[in-house]
Amino acid sequence: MAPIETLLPSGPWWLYASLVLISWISFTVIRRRYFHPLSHVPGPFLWSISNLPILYHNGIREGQLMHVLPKLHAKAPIRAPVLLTVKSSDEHRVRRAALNPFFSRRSVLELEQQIIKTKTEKLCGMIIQTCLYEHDESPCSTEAKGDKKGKGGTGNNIFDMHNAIRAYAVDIITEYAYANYDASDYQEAIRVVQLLFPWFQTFPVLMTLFGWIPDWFTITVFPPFKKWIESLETVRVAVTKVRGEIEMGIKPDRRTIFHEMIDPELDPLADEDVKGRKFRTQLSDVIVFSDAVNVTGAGADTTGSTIGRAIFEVVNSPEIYGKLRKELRDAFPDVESINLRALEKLPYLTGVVKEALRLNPGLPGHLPRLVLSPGATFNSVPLPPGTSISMSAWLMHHDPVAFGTGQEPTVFDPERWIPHTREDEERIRMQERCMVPFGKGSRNCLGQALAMAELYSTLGNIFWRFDDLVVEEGMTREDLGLVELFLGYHPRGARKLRILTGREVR
Ligand code: HEM
Repeated sequence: MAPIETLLPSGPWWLYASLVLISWISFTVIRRRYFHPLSHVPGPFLWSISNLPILYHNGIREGQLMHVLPKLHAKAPIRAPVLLTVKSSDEHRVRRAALNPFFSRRSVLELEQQIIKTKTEKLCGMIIQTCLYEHDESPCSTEAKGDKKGKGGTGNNIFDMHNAIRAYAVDIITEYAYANYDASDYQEAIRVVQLLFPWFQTFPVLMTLFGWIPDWFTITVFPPFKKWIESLETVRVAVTKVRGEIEMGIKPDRRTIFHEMIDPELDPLADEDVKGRKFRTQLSDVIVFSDAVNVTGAGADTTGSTIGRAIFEVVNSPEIYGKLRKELRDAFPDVESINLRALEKLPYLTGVVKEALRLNPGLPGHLPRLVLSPGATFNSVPLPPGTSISMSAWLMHHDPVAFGTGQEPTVFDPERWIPHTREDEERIRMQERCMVPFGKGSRNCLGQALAMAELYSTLGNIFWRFDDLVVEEGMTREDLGLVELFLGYHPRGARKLRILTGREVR
């Protein structure tokens, strides 16, 4: 038999390697450009052959894709975002079924007093304690004595609203979901992980490789990961503990998401067994662990940044501030009477909440979906079944057709949700159809009811109590702009929302 070397072509190895690489790239470019099922969709050449522009705008320029897309959409027939939902995979259905009841509106309302109200009180208490300048009637006047400053001053008592509302959201989700958990470092840990998202999206193999790196190595090379890894360990311990307790028949004081996912209770969506009983499919520890981590990650910065935007806009507009306070003061004689059901009925507060969600949706980036059989047509462009498309809530919420009547779509205007005439009612119906901060369909936001409760509770309580909050000088709306790192973050280097407060009016 001839030796193997004689079968290989002669010449330097790199020449052949380069030829193979060039052929592979050419083949991929031609296939993607001319033979891909979506090759007929107009768009720039580079974007049609590779994910690199997405990686460039989101990975290297840190989440700028959502600001580039409107320009591209303006040139191509597909200029508005597409919304299609994907049929749930069986696994998603089972996993979602385990959590759905836990995050239902009923469950959230049941824990209103115990968790949401308590945490909102704590947040307001922190604002009071940190208030900057003294008013005689202010509860913080003893601390502030001798430190009298005017509005817009920059003393030591500026309240760090940015971090406080995120800590508030993490506190609620962890207490709600885990019953007991130290959330102090969680949000910093999550932000670090978010930076990796665009890279994982473009090169999924990196995610697998990342999983193989030992924790000690990751922490040594990049210390900020320490907090993230520690937080994962806490969840891992909780899963093992709850599984052990369930096996021993120990009843918890309050059920957590771990109990919901691990305890094989009856599930109306599950398949029947031979005796006609419907038992939930057992979820593995890995699944329980990753869902618990996801829930916490999904519920922190999303709600935090939306609340932040609302506070900024209200405080910066005397008109909005005045109308909101009047509505709240007319509705509730004292702070104890403030409750979620009544807050949700207030039209002006509802306008504020909707505008915050519209201009600051927690997930502003493009969310991928699979086109279902038999396919779809969008703006006369056919989309074959099985192809992947995406939409961005942020883009949709800035659509001038849906949100351009009266005020510009970029303007925070609670009035656009309040009907005065029949035409207003029509317009608001169209706006509602285009509002997708929580997504739509079977994969929409699991925590919608909790997020809404947090929004109403914080804004209702803060603006009922404080009549002269002021944003720290120098902070602008641009600082609250969004970048797309899967979750919506503010740009690197942006000023954080810090508040100066005077007095609490009881
Ligand atoms: C203002 C606050 C929030 C916004 C704007 C928001 C938005 C979203 C969006 C757009 C999705 C994706 C839906 C889709 O793909 O169509 C999502 C998914 C999800 N959200 Fe939220 N969210 C918020 C708060 C929360 C909170 C407080 C939780 C806590 C439980 C949470 C948990 C989740 C989970 C677990 C998913 C994945 C659902 C699934 O795949 O079945 N979110 N959220």
